[in-house]
Amino acid sequence: MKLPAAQVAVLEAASANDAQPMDHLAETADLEPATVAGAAFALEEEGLVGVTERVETSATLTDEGRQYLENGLPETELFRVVREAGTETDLGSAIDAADLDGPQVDIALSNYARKGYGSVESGTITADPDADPDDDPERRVLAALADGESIADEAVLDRLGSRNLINRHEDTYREVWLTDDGITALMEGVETADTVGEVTPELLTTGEWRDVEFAEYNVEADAEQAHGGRIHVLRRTAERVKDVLVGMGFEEMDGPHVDADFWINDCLFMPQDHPARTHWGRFEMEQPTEIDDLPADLVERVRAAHRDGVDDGEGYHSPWDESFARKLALRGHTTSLSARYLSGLEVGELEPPQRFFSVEKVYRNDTLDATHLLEFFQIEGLVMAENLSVRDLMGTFTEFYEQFGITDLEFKPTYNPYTEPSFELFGEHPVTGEIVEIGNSGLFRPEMLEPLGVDCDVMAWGLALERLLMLTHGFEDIRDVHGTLVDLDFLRNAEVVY
Ligand SMILES: N[C@@H](Cc1ccccc1)C(=O)O
Repeated sequence: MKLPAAQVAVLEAASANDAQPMDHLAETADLEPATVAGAAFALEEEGLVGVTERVETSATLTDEGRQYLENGLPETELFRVVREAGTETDLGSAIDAADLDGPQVDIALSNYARKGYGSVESGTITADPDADPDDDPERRVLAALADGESIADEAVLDRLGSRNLINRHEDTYREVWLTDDGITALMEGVETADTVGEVTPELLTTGEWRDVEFAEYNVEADAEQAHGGRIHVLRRTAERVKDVLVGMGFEEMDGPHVDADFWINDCLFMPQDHPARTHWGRFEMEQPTEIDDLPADLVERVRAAHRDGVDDGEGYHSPWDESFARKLALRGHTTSLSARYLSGLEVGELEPPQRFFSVEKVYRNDTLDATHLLEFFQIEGLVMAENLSVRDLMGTFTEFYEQFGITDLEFKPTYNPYTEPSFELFGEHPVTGEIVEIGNSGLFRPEMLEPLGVDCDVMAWGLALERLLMLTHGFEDIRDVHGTLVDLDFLRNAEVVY
């Protein structure tokens, strides 16, 4: 019988009486583990060897687990203190005496009751005289694991895992042994076939490839996983959003991340004393501090709108300071781009109908939490046409979100200084069922449009890309999508949903 070299080596190294681990065979045969795996599976297919798979779970202590093993679990330490004091004592002094602080207090109390060490009621903690902290199953398992013993008690292992006191791993071991057919083949004699595993330039140029025998590939053989680079799912979703909007007839806007307050706020009829314009809401530039050029005639019309209003509007009558309008800051929304485009300064005077969008970063001085980041992607859009209504706005959103499988939009009237009417958009979170805000929209007010020289209707919106991703993927914490805590496996495997 003729077999490829690696298979011959594995066959000769395998034994009929002893199943041997693959890595052991790799050592004996002096081959790469992946080569041995490929050869063993090929031999298995020929019936010459058998391959068995064994999955072994093991567990290692986390830093916290190790610390508790040394110093005692918070709940057992609490129990010892209460026992020393008798059968009951004041909770506060027990916590002090057990030297518990911060999150350890909660950890101690919840496990104390769960394990039947005693109970806590109105500031008094009792200890069950029959409980024995030396016999604590979690403590015993931690100690056994630290000694390298293997543990069969799944319930305790699960509990320790959920307390983050151990990390659990799964390892797959494969063992190979000779079958009767394998023994017969070896006895009859096995020769190495001159098979070629790889096409080389020489084989091609000499034409030798025509005569050689190629080794078969086993595409099912186990191999080490290789991870290539990949575009972040958020970026890919942004690209998908752009495709959808282009498909709906929109053109992309482009503009500066750092911009003058004039474009970010003043053109939007945002009063200069609006809370979002203070340093709490914005990231101001230290260097440079001011924009060089602003169109003087537009500045004048914007000032007049703020001071005295337009049409029947009253304006704010409050002071309007051009030096504030010139201040540079990271944009808090991309509506600055809409203002720039509507002003006619970006791509010339716009004649209706027009549709524009951007999917770009915005920056806000918010407090980080499950639904807020300091920077996020905004899906900005505007439609400029005669006689637009709220129905056009709702219809556009319905059509847009349908492309991502979101069909249960809700609308709520809201207030923006630059739109009237204004609507917030909500969608249902697929996991929690909660109604999540996903965007803000409205029809731009005359106080914004007149100074910009626009005399038809403009409807516009800002939607959060990260929130869209929360709805399509079911994330509950936006920090699961980007930031330092994101799971690498998630990034490797996440797909855009639409
Ligand atoms: N600028 C608003 C979104 C918006 C844009 C255009 C019109 C209405 C609302 C925001 O950031 O929330």
